Amino acid sequence: MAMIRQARISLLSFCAGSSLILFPLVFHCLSFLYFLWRDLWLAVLLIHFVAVNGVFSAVYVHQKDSYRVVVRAGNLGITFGLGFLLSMYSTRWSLFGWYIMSLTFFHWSEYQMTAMTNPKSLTLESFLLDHSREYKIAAAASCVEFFVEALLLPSMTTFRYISLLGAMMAVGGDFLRKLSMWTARTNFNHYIQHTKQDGHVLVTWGVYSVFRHPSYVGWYCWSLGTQVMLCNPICLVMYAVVSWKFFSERIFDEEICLLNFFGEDYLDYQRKVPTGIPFIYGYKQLL
Ligand SMILES: C[S@@+](CC[C@H](N)C(=O)[O-])C[C@H]1O[C@@H](n2cnc3c(N)ncnc32)[C@H](O)[C@@H]1O
Repeated sequence: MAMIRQARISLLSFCAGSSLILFPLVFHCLSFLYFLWRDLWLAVLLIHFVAVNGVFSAVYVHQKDSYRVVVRAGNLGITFGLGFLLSMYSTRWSLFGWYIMSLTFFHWSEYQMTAMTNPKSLTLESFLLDHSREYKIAAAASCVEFFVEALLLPSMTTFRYISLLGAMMAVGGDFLRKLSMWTARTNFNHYIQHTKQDGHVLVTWGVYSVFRHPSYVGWYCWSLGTQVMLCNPICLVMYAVVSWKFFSERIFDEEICLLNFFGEDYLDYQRKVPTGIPFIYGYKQLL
């Protein structure tokens, strides 16, 4: 019950934060207020930031766990909203706006989906914000490459069809990942389980009947999609190689545990269903 509450709090904070996407519309409809947006947009954004953080912090300050969720979800929402405004109002930096939206939505929805499908495993780490040092370096590298190219070779950021393809890959990949979490529910965990929990069953239906590792396929597709979207050739190659290696090792380790848990049933599943990531075959038992 408490965790369903966390799902509600996270949803509410993200929506409150991202509500700034409505500002231009509101100011446009109330045209006598339009000057506020036109001339004072930075002040309006700052007031919104202080209001969202201030109001929620005041309400939840005595509930440490909820407060921490509010701060993360609220600020991910605000950043998502800023990404949206950037994508709408700047021609030069619009792709970066798309990227910010895709990144913030990915992290917030990891928490949200965990809260909805496997609340027992929910912690602040479910936002995956403190993932790994390599993940942060990769994110920073993609920003650096984008800005260097946008400033030195601006024509590189004008391939609209390539960016659209990347956006579709990112949205599709994220959708597949969340669909996998929804399908596997309590059997899905952000960390590889080394001991079998009570009630852990082998999931072979839905997207798991198409790929053995659909959430990794989704994540891989999402991460490459963000680089295609930004028209970042160097990071695209880097992400493709490094993520492939990461998922190859992770799937190998995960399948050793799954074979221990489910034995013959997992062997049978391996025979019928591919991992989903090209040239990754998982753990093969030598008979
Ligand atoms: C981050 S989830 C990833 C699940 C899966 N590899 C995927 O890509 O959708 C990792 C956890 O899911 C569990 N898991 C993976 N495949 C599973 C399956 N087919 N049925 C049940 N649990 C599974 C593993 O035990 C592990 O603890």
